[in-house]
Amino acid sequence: MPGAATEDDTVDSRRYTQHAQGPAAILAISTENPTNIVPQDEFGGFYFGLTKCDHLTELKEKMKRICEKSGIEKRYMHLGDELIRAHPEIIDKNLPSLDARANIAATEVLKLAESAARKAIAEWGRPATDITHLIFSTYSGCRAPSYDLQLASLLGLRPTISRTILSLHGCSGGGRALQLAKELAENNRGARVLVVCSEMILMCITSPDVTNIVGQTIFGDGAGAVIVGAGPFDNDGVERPLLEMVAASQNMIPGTEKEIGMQITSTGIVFQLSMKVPKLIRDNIQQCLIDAFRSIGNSDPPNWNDLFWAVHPGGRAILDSIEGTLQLQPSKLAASRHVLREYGNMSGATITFVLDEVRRRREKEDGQQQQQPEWGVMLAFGPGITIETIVLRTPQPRCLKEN
Ligand SMILES: CC(C)(COP(=O)(O)OP(=O)(O)OC[C@H]1O[C@@H](n2cnc3c(N)ncnc32)[C@H](O)[C@@H]1OP(=O)(O)O)[C@@H](O)C(=O)NCCC(=O)NCCSC(=O)CC(=O)O
Repeated sequence: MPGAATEDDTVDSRRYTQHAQGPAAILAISTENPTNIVPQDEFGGFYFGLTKCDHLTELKEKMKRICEKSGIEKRYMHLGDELIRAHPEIIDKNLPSLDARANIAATEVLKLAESAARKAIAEWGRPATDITHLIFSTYSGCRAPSYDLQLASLLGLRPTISRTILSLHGCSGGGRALQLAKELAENNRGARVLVVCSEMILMCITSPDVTNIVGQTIFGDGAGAVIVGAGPFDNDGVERPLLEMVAASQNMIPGTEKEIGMQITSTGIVFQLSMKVPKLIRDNIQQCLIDAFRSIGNSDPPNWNDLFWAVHPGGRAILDSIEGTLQLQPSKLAASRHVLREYGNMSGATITFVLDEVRRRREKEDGQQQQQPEWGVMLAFGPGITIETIVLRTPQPRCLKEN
């Protein structure tokens, strides 16, 4: 019938109105750690004592050298003497220990996640039942149903919550989860996505050898939660966009599959960190950034020092590599170095700590009437080697809906 809406028209117009109007934005960020703190200058003694390897004096000296160069002052760890007394198999490479690790992680990883998520929801200011999507990223899970379902129940999220679990994305897990959250928020009007990353080195801790010593020296426990939604936001002060997520991309560095890796074995997760990682990231980062800015119409890349930076502090040498190759002023990676110093590398959760620190610093500088860069970049790295990039921006007034 001429003039009458067809079924296809209805479907098409529904699809059109399904999209959000504004770009996705971060609406709240929270973090959590276990209570137990291990100072980095005491870690060698603690770890070689815990693993009963004090006789490996050369390796212990090597760890001391790595600790001194790590840029880390302390890490948070659930791990301790009591746990190893109850589960001595964890530090014995000849005994299966995956069950014990997975059982403890099932409770402890969830606890950290729940606490971070509750804080993020409180900061966001809306009821937990308004969350429409949940993305949970971890390398510390071995079960289904997994942490996503348990967390949804603990938080009282709606039964129709759309859940996704990301597993073994390593240190890029937080970046990947945030990119997915952006896609979900922008493609589903009114969606509010809770991103949670929770990591525990209990899954990987083992007796020392030359291949695992760097990982044992830099990784720590932590969880982060971020709420993402796309505008326009009600301008009644309840929802406050902190950072706009303008563009997101994922790059892999070809031929580097073996340089960062993780594998679940009967004796826990074994990771691979090659000495080439800082150089590989240094050689590839500039092009990723140029491509990211081209994707939003900048044919010439911006001056890197005109941006604010939220970079995953995979290791001190990685931050040095990025700072060196992009010729960044030292203040640009200050938030990343702060997180590395205070917490170590908490794998996928780390980027949420960095974003929180960037936000805190920007708010402080705002209060002191200092001019803020409008544009910024989030970078996270993981197995692949994968680089996750998000172009960030100070929230623009068009994000806010006038009441
Ligand atoms: C480990 C460092 C702090 C060491 O500092 P420097 O490089 O300045 O010091 P250095 O060269 O004297 O190295 C100190 C000692 O560590 C050893 N060493 C360095 N890198 C090593 C590696 N990958 N594996 C084994 N040993 C290593 C050196 O041989 C040296 O031993 P000796 O003293 O005997 O000569 C740094 O290299 C660093 O930050 N590296 C990056 C770590 C990394 O790959 N992080 C990514 C994590 S993965 C991630 O974030 C993503 C994910 O997990 O998914």
